[in-house]
Amino acid sequence: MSRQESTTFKPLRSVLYMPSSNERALEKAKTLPADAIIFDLEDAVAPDAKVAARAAAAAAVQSGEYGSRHLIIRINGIGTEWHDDDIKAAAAAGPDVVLVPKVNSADEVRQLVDALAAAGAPEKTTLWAMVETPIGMLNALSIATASERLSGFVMGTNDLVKELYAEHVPGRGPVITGLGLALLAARAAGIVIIDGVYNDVKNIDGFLAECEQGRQMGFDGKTLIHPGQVEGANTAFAPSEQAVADARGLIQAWDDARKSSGAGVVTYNGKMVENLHVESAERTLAIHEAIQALAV
Ligand SMILES: CC(C)(COP(=O)(O)OP(=O)(O)OC[C@H]1O[C@@H](n2cnc3c(N)ncnc32)[C@H](O)[C@@H]1OP(=O)(O)O)[C@@H](O)C(=O)NCCC(=O)NCCSC(=O)C[C@H](O)C(=O)O
Ligand SMILES: [Mg+2]
Repeated sequence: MSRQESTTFKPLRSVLYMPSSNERALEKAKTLPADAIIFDLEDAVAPDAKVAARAAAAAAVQSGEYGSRHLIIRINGIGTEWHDDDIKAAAAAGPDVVLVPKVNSADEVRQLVDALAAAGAPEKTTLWAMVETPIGMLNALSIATASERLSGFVMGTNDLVKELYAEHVPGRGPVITGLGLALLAARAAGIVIIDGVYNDVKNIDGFLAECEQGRQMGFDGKTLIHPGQVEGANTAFAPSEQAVADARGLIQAWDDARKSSGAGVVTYNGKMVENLHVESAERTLAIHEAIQALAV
């Protein structure tokens, strides 16, 4: 059983970044149906606002005002002047996750895990790594398996595009190899993996197409930068009504066939069904049920 499956399944369809220096955004996030919130201390925060943003993120996490949303603090990267104080403040605040940008190696993961422990982070606080550099992509498997405390990857497609001298284009051809490497590593390690952001906040069609692509590739959800992207991601990364009906039908057809003939392969709606398809259908239903449980 993977690390992801061994814990209670938690929907992470919509993972909204906000600059921790932006008071209105901090307030607004309490009202948004995002599954998770990233209180950002890195790229969205200007250097002269970093210290105040750090305190605001810690206070927000400790406020208890964000309901059941998964709370994540993105600290500044290893080697920056803010990193050490960020990790201490984040550990003391005790969010669900401390997210670290530009993680490049397994050694860095171990260094981060040691720093979290030394700073007294509660056990529930896990580490997520942003994979967003060419070397990070190439080391993705060793990063993903470096520590039990590392429980997720977040794609940084802006940094990756920059590092590759590539361009943002519909379909994301230039970064597909990187996305694929990170996905393979995350699934091999049994950790969560969240897709990168879509920058053009007014282009809803482009955003929805990228959500669809991300779900088809296997991402658990998408990182977002604007409230207007939350509902689209929630819909795109939830099983559709049709998918839920198909999953139930497939499992029923399998059970019926097993009882009547003991067959190891059947058809449902004209398509071959084996045990592995039943497992996928059960996963679909587990995701659906976890999302339904959020609504009560
Ligand atoms: C992109 C924005 C700068 C746009 O801001 P703005 O023009 O102010 O948006 P609106 O006027 O449409 O906002 C409407 C209301 O919504 C609130 N708001 C806006 N954004 C957020 C947010 N992210 N979370 C919560 N609330 C938000 C506004 O305050 C307005 O509220 P109200 O007035 O009360 O109605 C802005 O959206 C923004 O700053 N987004 C986040 C940017 C960010 O965090 N960037 C860093 C992460 S992306 C990254 O680094 C990825 C990775 O590392 C990579 O390499 O790819
Ligand atoms: Mg980045």
